[in-house]
Amino acid sequence: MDLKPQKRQRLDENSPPLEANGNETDDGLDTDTKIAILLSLRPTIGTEQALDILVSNNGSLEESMRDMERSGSSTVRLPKKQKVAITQSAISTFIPGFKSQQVRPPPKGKTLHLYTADSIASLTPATLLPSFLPAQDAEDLLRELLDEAKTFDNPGKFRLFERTVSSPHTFCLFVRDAQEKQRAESENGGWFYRGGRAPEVRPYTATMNRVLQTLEDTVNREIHKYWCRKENVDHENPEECLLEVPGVSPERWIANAAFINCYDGPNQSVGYHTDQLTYLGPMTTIASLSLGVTREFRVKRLGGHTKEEFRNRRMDCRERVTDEPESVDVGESIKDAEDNGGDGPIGIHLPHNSLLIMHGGMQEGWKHSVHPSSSSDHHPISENKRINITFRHYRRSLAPELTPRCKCGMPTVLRCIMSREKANCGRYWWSCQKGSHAESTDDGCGFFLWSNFDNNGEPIWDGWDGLDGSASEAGKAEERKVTPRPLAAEAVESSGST
Ligand SMILES: O=C(O)CCC(=O)C(=O)O
Ligand SMILES: [Fe+2]
Repeated sequence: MDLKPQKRQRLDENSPPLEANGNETDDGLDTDTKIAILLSLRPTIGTEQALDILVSNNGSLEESMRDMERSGSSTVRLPKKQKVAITQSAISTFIPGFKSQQVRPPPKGKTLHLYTADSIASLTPATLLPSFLPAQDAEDLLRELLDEAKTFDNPGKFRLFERTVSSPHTFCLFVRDAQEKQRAESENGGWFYRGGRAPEVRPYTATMNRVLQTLEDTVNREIHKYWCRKENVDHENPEECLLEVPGVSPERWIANAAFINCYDGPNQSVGYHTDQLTYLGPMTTIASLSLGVTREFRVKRLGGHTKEEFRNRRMDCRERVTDEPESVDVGESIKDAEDNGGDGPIGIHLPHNSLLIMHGGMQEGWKHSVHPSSSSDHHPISENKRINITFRHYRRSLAPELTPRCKCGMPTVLRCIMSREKANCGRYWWSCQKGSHAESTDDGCGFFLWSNFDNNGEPIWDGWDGLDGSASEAGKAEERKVTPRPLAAEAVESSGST
């Protein structure tokens, strides 16, 4: 049966709320929430149609769900008189045309499910571009990568500093050119990721190379749009347009490395984590292309700071302070920040051929995961598999042979202090990576070195004479005793525009 609208009603400030029909399962739910629930059952119906269904059922959510089930618009079976589980809130608040309520973050503990580019842009530092590639390119890429994925590795879990993150899916690192591949395989230069040397590095496939130009052009344009919007600048207007957004590299973003993930079935997943910044530097952009079945990507804001605070504070990292390292409480940074009142999670539903651009600050201020599920859609090519490519810009200035080594002789990891309570929130530092290896039994040598960056996100090494990468030099730096210095209010104020 086709779902034909029977009665139309728009929501705006003046609309009375739709009346529930006295059914007790709908108690206390506003119209936005009901629409969000209907959309979660069948995202393809769209907001307007969800509203029509609700209106034609006198506002009853339960009747609307039954209606959808009868008409085949929902794959969800609703047992008689079952209480409706509410895991969402007001999605339509964030959809253009529904301006009845303010944009508000999800309540703590409840997941807010987002399906539209506008709602994602309102609530997260990410941009979603649906139907990104020409359909044939997306299909070729999916087929090619499903083939590659047959021989991917499965580490099962990795350590994110003090925590073990469960990662039941397979993945592999790909790089754009032969020089990068050679570097990755060289004894001195191998890339470390998630606590270990990347076991295998493969070159980009033919279709990856074919779509690269489009990808890079789009991502650079979207980076510019995103930061212009944040700075209240009209990005279309060349007079007003910022040539350089403070704190964000004006250099072109290039996709010279990519992790490709394969999720074989709906219960494969990756736990909450932030992506390691070691080769990317601060405020990096990561572009994530999804192929195959739709999966839910969950993000959660850490409680530590606003994005502006991050951007401002990192500018102060240029000056490395040299006193007591013991007083820098960085060990629990992510955990503290989480416990310190981050908002509830946001579920972003990523269909085939959608590009999610995670903008600068997201890796510092938000965690992300791919949520396990008991079922998924069926994709005509990949069946129940999902392929994901996270394209990254590896900075040449942060190549493994250029960054500090710790006393263990290992390349160090770039970390960011995320704890709200800490005076140094938003500052970066180099750390021994032993503690971030899933199998490691010791916490490493405790290496600590503030990391300083210029406006373009390029490292400033002055004052540190260990660029030869020797353990002793790094050790010397550590012995100099580093103390956090509370940031002066003026420094924070002025640092954003230098
Ligand atoms: O599969 C995804 O969408 C995300 C993968 C991811 O988080 C990663 O590669 O770091
Ligand atoms: Fe990630």
